[in-house]
Order: sequence, then C-alpha cells, then structure tokens
Amino acid sequence: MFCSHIPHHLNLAPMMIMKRFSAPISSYVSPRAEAITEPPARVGFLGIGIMGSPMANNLLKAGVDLTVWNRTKSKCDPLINLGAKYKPSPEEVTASCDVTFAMLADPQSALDVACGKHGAVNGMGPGKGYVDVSTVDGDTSKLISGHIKSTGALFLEAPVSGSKKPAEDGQLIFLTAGDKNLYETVASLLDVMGKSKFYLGDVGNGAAMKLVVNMIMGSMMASFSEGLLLSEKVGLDPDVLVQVVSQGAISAPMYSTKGPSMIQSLYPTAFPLKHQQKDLRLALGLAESVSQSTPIAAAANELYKVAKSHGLSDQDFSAVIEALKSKFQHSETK
Ligand SMILES: NC(=O)C1=CN([C@@H]2O[C@H](COP(=O)(O)OP(=O)(O)OC[C@H]3O[C@@H](n4cnc5c(N)ncnc54)[C@H](OP(=O)(O)O)[C@@H]3O)[C@@H](O)[C@H]2O)C=CC1
Ligand SMILES: O=CC(=O)O
Repeated sequence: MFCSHIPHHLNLAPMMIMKRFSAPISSYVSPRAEAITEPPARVGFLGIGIMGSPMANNLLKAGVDLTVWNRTKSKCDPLINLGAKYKPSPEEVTASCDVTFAMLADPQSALDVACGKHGAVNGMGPGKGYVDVSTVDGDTSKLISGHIKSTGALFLEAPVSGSKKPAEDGQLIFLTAGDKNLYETVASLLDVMGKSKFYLGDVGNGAAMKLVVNMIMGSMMASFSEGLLLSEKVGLDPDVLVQVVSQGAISAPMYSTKGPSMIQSLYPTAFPLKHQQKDLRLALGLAESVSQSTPIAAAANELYKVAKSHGLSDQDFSAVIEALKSKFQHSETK
C-alpha cells in the first residue's frame, strides 16, 4: 500500500495521499524515494508566530506528537489546548524530540534560539535533527548548521515561500538544503505543511533561493504600489487596474489578494513589512557578495525603510504603498 510505512500513531496517510494527487510534485526527489522513510516520532516546534502557529497546527492535526516553545509563551496556548506539549526552553524541546523545526523572525533570533543560553544546540545529539525554516542569510544558516552538527545531529535549512494563508492551508513551498538524510526523514512532515519541496544541495542554497525569490517579490510590490497610485492620480479606477493586471501576463496572486485592501489603505498583516525589508537587506548583501548589480531591489529597499521609519513595520508589507503617498514624501524632504 502507498503509505503503509507510516507508523499507526501518526494520522498522516489520508492527508499525504490527498496532497500527492491534488498538487504538482515539483521536488527533485522522486516520490518513491520519499515514501520509504518513516517520519520522526516526536517533533518539536520553536517560534509560534504568524507562520509557526499554522504550521505547528497542521502537524498537530495530522496526529504528530508535537512539543512547542515560543519566547512569548501565551502564543503556545491555542496549540497546547489542541494537544501540543510545552517545554520552557528550546533546549528542553530538542532534548525531548527527535526532530525540531524552528521558525524565527530573523538571523539574530534564529541564532539566539539555536545557540544562545538554553538554546536548541544544548539538547541536540546523534540521531536527532534540526530543521530551520526561518528566512535568514546563508552565513547565519551555516553557523547554526555548524553548531548543530558539532553535537552529532543533522541539520536542514528549509525556508518557505508562501504566506499566512498558504501556511494555514498546508500549501507552502520548502526550499531545503543540508543533510539529505534529514530531508528524507522529514519529507512526510514537509508534505503535511506544504505543497512542494525542493532539495538544493549544500547549506546556504536554500537561504539564497529564498532571498532571491523575496527580492523579486519586494520589488514587485513596490512597483505595483506605484502603479496603483499613478492610476488613481490620472483619473483611472485602481480597482479596474487590479482586474486588468490580474488577467494579463504580469498577474500574480498577491496583486489580486492585496490590491483591493491597499486601495482602501488597509494592510492586514500576513507578511510583516519589517520581514520583507529584512529579506531585501539580506538579498542585497548576497548580491554584493558576488558583485551582482541589483538597482531595482536597492530602490525598493529604500522605500521599505521609509515605511518602517513611519511606524509601518508590523503592518503587511503591502503598506509600502504608504511610503509613496505625498504625506510621507513631504515629511521626508522637510
Ligand atoms: N509571514 C509570512 O508571510 C512569511 C514569513 N516568512 C519568514 O518566516 C519567519 C517568521 O515570520 P512570521 O511568523 O511572519 O513572523 P512573526 O514576527 O509573527 O514571528 C516571529 C517569531 O520569532 C520569535 N522571535 C523574534 N525575536 C526573537 C528572539 N530574540 N528570541 C526568540 N524568539 C524570537 C517571535 O517570538 P515572540 O512571539 O515572542 O515575539 C515569533 O515566534 C521570518 O523569518 C519571515 O521572514 C517566510 C514566509 C512567509
Ligand atoms: O516570505 C514571504 C512569502 O510570502 O513567501
């Protein structure tokens, strides 16, 4: 039988079968190679924010034995109510789990949680795995990998493409790199949380892929913002612009989902603006490291910085449009 290898205590089989037939398989690894690996029995999750919460929730719903930790403990409560275990430090989570996922804000927090006092590294050892799904730069990822692997454990970086809604719907795209054995061990868990997964080789490649993707996305949103405001100023209906864009060659889901609320100056947070600016900053660093010119991304980054300086860090990244409005432009030049 297709999923007969899944231990009975894990309720993964129906969801995995459904997903294999409802979503395109775009992983480089054949479905047969994934199917022979048993998922880990005890799974940890560190970082229960906008993304971590629905990802952990999907693991729970699939019957995974899950232990969670978050700096702000109250964010774990809904998951605890659904049956998750809780430990008061990353160290205690990794000590009690076979594989631990981490979904942290940025390079510093990913490093702190992995390598700081009572950090994840202290609970790692041979036979265990650490999967960092945060968006960080390659150097940070390599640093964390080095510390984890020095304990005899395995490391996989696996940043995700896809926002709050894809996380809720189990439709993320995993960009993985690192220990291939760990990739195979957690493949069925990635399938619970996502619709596809790429294995990209050495640690750093997953981080780089994610930064390139988000560099493009940040520039696209800045350009879309300019278009919305220009259309309005020349007397066009920006709602019609959204419809036109959505039907043509430049259509992208984010234009049709975020456009209507941007026109109303509403920015309900799915992807915080501060994280988009962080990703642009890291992507520019990546480009600098190989002397690649990225003037469009550099200009977009400046716009996100302006938006941050006006207190929009925790709004959705579509709030970058505010930085182009005359009230902000004037205050910048005063
Ligand atoms: N939202 C999105 O659409 C997407 C986000 N990402 C990436 O995923 C990661 C998480 O994003 P998201 O969930 O949106 O962000 P949130 O800001 O909602 O969550 C950030 C998480 O990091 C924790 N954290 C922050 N600083 C520290 C610290 N110093 N020590 C310990 N924990 C810390 C937060 O804990 P606390 O609750 O205590 O603040 C929280 O759990 C980011 O790297 C982001 O770029 C990737 C794809 C999509
Ligand atoms: O990192 C953000 C996303 O939507 O992907």
